[in-house]
Amino acid sequence: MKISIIKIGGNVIDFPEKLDEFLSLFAKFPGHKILVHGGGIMASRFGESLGVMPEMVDGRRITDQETLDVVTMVYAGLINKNIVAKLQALKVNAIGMCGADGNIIRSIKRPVKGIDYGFVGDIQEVNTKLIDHLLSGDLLPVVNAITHDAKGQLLNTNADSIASALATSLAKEHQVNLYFCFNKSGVLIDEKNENSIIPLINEDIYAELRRENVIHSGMIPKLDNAFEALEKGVNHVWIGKAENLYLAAKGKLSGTTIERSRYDLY
Ligand SMILES: Nc1ncnc2c1ncn2[C@@H]1O[C@H](COP(=O)(O)OP(=O)(O)O)[C@@H](O)[C@H]1O
Ligand SMILES: CC(=O)N[C@@H](CCC(=O)OP(=O)(O)O)C(=O)O
Repeated sequence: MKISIIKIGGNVIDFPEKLDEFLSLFAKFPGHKILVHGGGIMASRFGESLGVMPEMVDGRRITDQETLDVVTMVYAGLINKNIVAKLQALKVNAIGMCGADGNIIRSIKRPVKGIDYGFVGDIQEVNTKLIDHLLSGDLLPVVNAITHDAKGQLLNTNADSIASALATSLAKEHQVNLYFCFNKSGVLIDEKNENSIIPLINEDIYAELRRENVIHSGMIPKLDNAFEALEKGVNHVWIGKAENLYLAAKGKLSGTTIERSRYDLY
């Protein structure tokens, strides 16, 4: 099968018109597909309103018990169910899932190495059999950032990591493309200049741009996950603006394409 994994960022989800525009594009996107979402901005806002202050380290959330409750309600509840309802209205038979549903993503609580991230899960296993089954039955999984450890504990996992893990697991048997859609035109040299897109990025360029702090915060997990996906057999990885998803799918120039480092070619 040819499968597209499409991840939508919190900055798009947070604006109802932008989300609607994206979902109508997504609904028309050809072939088998999976939608992955987080909603970090909304979780921070809801948390703050409840007195649970957000704390991020390199784009990843420190997740204590109260934070876990908030992110579960926001990602696996509010956002996931709204997206599913909107897709149903577009005649797409979407099914909302967190990692515990159908044991689709099992993770393990991140061990403390310098930083204690709390209830953050590192992905261990993806139930590709169930995903194959759903896709073959024309169901469209909408997967959020909550995973589980199969011992009853929910865990918070970066949504970019979810997208990458789904892509790499499915790439063992299928041809998989991975699209990270967010609110900027791609990886930018100057974050404030939408025209400063870096069209192609490899690990050498990435290392240099991180040293210079051109790439920081949420872009770090996105790129770490993008390189990992390519290394593990994903066909094509793209980062760009949600409304340019179609251009990317048609191979037209837009956004940033992630390239395997030259050493991998030999
Ligand atoms: N070089 C860069 N180009 C574009 N965005 C960058 C760059 N470095 C850091 N960022 C930040 O990364 C953010 C995207 O990460 P994140 O907020 O996790 O994305 P998402 O919208 O997918 O949730 C951007 O909004 C931007 O603030
Ligand atoms: C562990 C961790 O960082 N989890 C993320 C999950 C949500 C997410 O990734 O949302 P975006 O895609 O909107 O950034 C978080 O709670 O922010």
